[in-house]
Amino acid sequence: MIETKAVSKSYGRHRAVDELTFRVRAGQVCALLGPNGAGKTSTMRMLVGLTTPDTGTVRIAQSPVALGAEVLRRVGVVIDGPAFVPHLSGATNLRLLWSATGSAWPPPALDDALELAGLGPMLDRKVKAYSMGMKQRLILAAAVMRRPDVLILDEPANGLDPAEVRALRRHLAARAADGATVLVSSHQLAEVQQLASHLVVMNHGRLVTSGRLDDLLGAHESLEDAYLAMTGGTDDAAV
Ligand SMILES: Nc1ncnc2c1ncn2[C@@H]1O[C@H](COP(=O)(O)OP(=O)(O)OP(=O)(O)O)[C@@H](O)[C@H]1O
Repeated sequence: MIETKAVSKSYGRHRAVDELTFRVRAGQVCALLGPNGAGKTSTMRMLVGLTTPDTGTVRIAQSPVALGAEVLRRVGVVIDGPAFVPHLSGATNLRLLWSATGSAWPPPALDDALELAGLGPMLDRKVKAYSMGMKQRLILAAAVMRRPDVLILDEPANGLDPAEVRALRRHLAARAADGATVLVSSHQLAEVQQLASHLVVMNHGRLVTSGRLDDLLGAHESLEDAYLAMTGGTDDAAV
């Protein structure tokens, strides 16, 4: 389970996250939605210990989160993506990242991760030869190869082609069905509508609403309609 309680974070005088409280339970795929600058990435960075909240608490599986916390070994993260070494192959980069865990190669879910990435022979090519989508596939492989039971993914479908978006959706649905807790930020609302069981919607750092996707859709035909109604119809947080 992922849990924030009254979490706030300011950068200078700007309050990026403001008294945010929400929960994602095991078995849920929860989409974190909000306009540009709403505070989604800031929230996710606090969830994985990359940023310390000014006030409030962040817990994963009941354990407080801080950089290096034991509980983070159970978490697969996509935020900004790991810094790959460009002149090494994708496969060698995965080995390097895994070596930082101190565990023996191979990681427990390497086969699943490579299947999800679908890089085939490109895995043995240098990362500097990768397209943006290929790098994103490698980022996903790195996040899931440890078979995490919590996944925190900031815009994981960025740059992916439709086949890979579908593969990612199926992967996340299967992991949630196995009891994983999944939190995904995205602006691709048609995709979110197919992917998510639950939503957390923020704007100006604050919680707008949270709950089951079906309940929040209400009478709206699409998540896009529901979302624009919830957030005031304009993506105005950044202006
Ligand atoms: N390191 C930082 N220093 C100063 N301001 C920051 C920093 N990180 C984020 N902010 C500000 O905090 C606010 C929230 O940013 P954040 O990246 O969390 O939004 P977001 O919802 O992820 O946006 P997007 O959808 O554009 O990715 C923005 O106003 C942003 O400019």
